[in-house]
Formats: sequence, C-alpha cells, structure tokens
Amino acid sequence: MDLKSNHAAPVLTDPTPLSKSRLGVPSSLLQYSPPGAAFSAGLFLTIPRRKAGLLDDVRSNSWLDAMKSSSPPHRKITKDVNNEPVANEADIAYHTWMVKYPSALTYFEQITNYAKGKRIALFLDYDGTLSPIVDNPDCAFMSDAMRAAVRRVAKHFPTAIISGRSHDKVYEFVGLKELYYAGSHGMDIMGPVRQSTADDHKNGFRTTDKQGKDVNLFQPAAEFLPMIGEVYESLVESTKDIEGAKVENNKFCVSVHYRNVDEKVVFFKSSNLINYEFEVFLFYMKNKLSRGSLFFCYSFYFRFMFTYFLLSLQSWPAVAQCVHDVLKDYPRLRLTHGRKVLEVRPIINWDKGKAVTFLLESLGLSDCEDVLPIYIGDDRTDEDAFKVLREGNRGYGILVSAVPKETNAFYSLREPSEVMEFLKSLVMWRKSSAL
Ligand SMILES: O=P(O)(O)OC[C@H]1O[C@H](O[C@H]2O[C@H](CO)[C@@H](O)[C@H](O)[C@H]2O)[C@H](O)[C@@H](O)[C@@H]1O
Repeated sequence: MDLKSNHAAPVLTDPTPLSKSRLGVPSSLLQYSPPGAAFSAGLFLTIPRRKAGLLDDVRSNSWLDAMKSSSPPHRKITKDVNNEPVANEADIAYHTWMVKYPSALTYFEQITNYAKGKRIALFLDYDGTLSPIVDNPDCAFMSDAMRAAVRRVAKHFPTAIISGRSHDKVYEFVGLKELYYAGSHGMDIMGPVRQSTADDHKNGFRTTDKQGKDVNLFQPAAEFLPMIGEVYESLVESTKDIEGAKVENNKFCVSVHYRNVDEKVVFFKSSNLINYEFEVFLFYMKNKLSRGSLFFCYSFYFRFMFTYFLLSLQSWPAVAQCVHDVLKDYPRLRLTHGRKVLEVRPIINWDKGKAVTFLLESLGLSDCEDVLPIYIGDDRTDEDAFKVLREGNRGYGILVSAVPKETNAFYSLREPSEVMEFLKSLVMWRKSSAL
C-alpha cells in the first residue's frame, strides 16, 4: 500500500523520519527501543537494563525544557478595536504548520477517496482527543455527544481506544462495550479472540469480559505489577507535600501530574512570610539602625534564604526530583513525558504503536492491502502509533493540536470537538457510500 501516491497534501510533509530530539525531548529521557527488537521476536527475550544516572541532574535545562514543552500554553485570541479576531504570530505559525499537517476535516474528501473500497480500522486516544484536557484527571469526562459519535462510528468500523490510563479507568470513562480497549499505553489490551494460535504472544490469554464475552487479554508487562505498585506508593509518599502534585496508578505505569504545581519559585506570591520579614527589616532599619544592625541583616538574610528553600520544594523541579529519586532504585523502569505529566513505566519494548500492530493482527486486519488504519491522538506517546502507520505506509495518523508540533501524523485536528466532527463525517460518508 502506498498512501503517498494518492495523497497530495501529506506528500509535501518532510519525509525524513523525525529524530527523537526534534520532538524536543532529551534523548536520555526517551523511550528505550533496543536495536533490532521486533514486535514478534519475543518480547521478553532481552529486557534491557537502564543505565544508572539517567536523570543525573533534574534541574538541568533539558529536563525542565521537556517538562515545559510537554503541554503548550493555551492560545490567546487577540482582538482589534472592532473586537474582531486578528492574526497574531501564533495564528500565522499555526497556519503555516497546517500546510504540512492539513486539517482532516478540510481534507476529508481526500481521505475518503483513498479509503474507497477499504476497511477502515479506527484507533482513538482518550485524554485530549475524546475529552478536553482539564486540571483534575479524575474529572476528564467525555461529553454525551462525543460518546454517541464514538458509538455510531464503532457500528461501521472496528474501533479501539488506546490510552495511558488504566484499562478499567478508561473503560469507566468511555463506557461503550462495543469497543476494544488498550490501557497503560497498550500494556493492558482487551481485544478480540485471536483466530490463529500459532503466533500467540506470551502474556496473552483468553478470558471473558464483564459482559461474559470471550476476549483475549494481553498484558506484556504483567511481571511488573508489584513493582509498579511499590513505585506508586513511594511517589505518593514523596510528593505528598508538594501542593498540586498528583500521582495516578495506571496499573502498569504511574503518572505523576504537575499541571497544578507552580512551575518555579515565585517570590512574593505565596510568600507572605517574606513580605513580613521585609516589613520587620524596614522597621528595624528606621528605628535601630546603629545597634545590632549587622546581626539583624545576617539573620534576615538566612531566614529569607530558608523561606526561599521551603518554597523551592513546591515547584516543578521538586516533582522531578521525587521521580528521579524513586527511579534510581528501579533500573527496569523508565520515564516518558505526557501533557504536564511524568510517566513511569516498565522498560519493555512496547508502546501504543505496538498495540496498534497487535490489535490489527488480532482483528485479522494486518498485512491486508484493503485495510486503512486511522489513529487519532494528541500526545507524545501517540507518536509511536503515528510512526508505525507512517513508516509502513499503512494508514493515517491525525494529531489533535491547537499549536504547531513536530509529529509523525499526516493530518491534524484542532481539538476534541473537531474529532467529533470527523467521526460524524466518517459515519455519514460510510452510509452514503453504502447506498
Ligand atoms: O493516552 P491518554 O488517554 O491521552 O492518557 C494520557 C494521560 O492522560 C491523563 O492526563 C492528561 O489529562 C488530564 C485530564 O485532562 C490532565 O489533567 C493531565 O495534565 C494530562 O496529562 C491521565 O490522567 C494520565 O494518567 C494519562 O497517562
């Protein structure tokens, strides 16, 4: 299958595979992918060990840069004197970027022209794709309208949700039994029963789901479950005094959220204490300038520094330090970045891209010329899936983003409401083409 031959706009995209550094992530923090490791070559034959000292200095620029770039700030809409939106630099940059990654809505006809006579398989990320990003991860609900759109699309195309959340949590949010679910970044897959047992993977077994349906459960990181539990407990304990930090147990991985933590120490923000110290200092300077002033100045200075130190325990570097301290005792775990979240996961060669390949195989849809997989996601972890589709010329990745980002996707959508629009359009197209 050669997607590019039928596909005008995306052919214009840079064909060079994205180097990991182009995604803005320091190479030392990137996902481990052992040279030559292949999907079907036996996942656990060689579990590589991470070198100690991976995050030697969490305060280094690269570490903090990765944290900062993990979720771009919301775009501000500038208005002119007539209250009309005006193009600003960010708009111009976005529109330039869209030449490279055009809107899947604008180019819908091109996508469906290519999909004619093919079976579409749909893969959807959850947070930021089906539900908007919100401050509290426990409240990232999808709208009823979105749920209805996903339900309808799943009637026409095999549809799977692939999320960083635990399988149970994402199922609870979506609540549609007609879908397949892969939780923990693909490390917990409940999919269709595989037709062939010849190439069955280790760690996969048949079971029944909550509706009593036969399913295939695949958990390539099963042996890490106790370790992840331990790490979750340690991180809850070590971050408990950092205001706004939240640790989430995603079964085979742990998410440490810093969205609600102050980025850096902000003098005078929460530092009433510093203001107080300063008032006292001024008073002293006015009234007792000659006696003991030197001693007082020193004592002021040390108290000031101590307060500053206490505040520094409440910032992003403090969160990073906690993760670093825990990770150094677990060489078989690694770190990835999501949207204002640090994710600790097993160092196995498995990701959302592998999960897509696995699900296509399970559905009997791999290596078929007449199958068009489409993956929609917003996160860095979705890049693994985009890459699998792009590199094999197998299907389309669609990045959900309102700001320019380096990506392996072919198309873009601005936000979850556009994702819903796209899903509805797919249903309409399928219905009209079946007439
Ligand atoms: O693969 P996904 O389904 O996109 O899951 C990735 C992570 O999503 C969640 O965190 C993100 O969304 C939260 C709710 O909008 C937001 O508060 C947080 O800042 C984002 O990082 C989820 O909580 C994580 O466990 C997932 O790994």
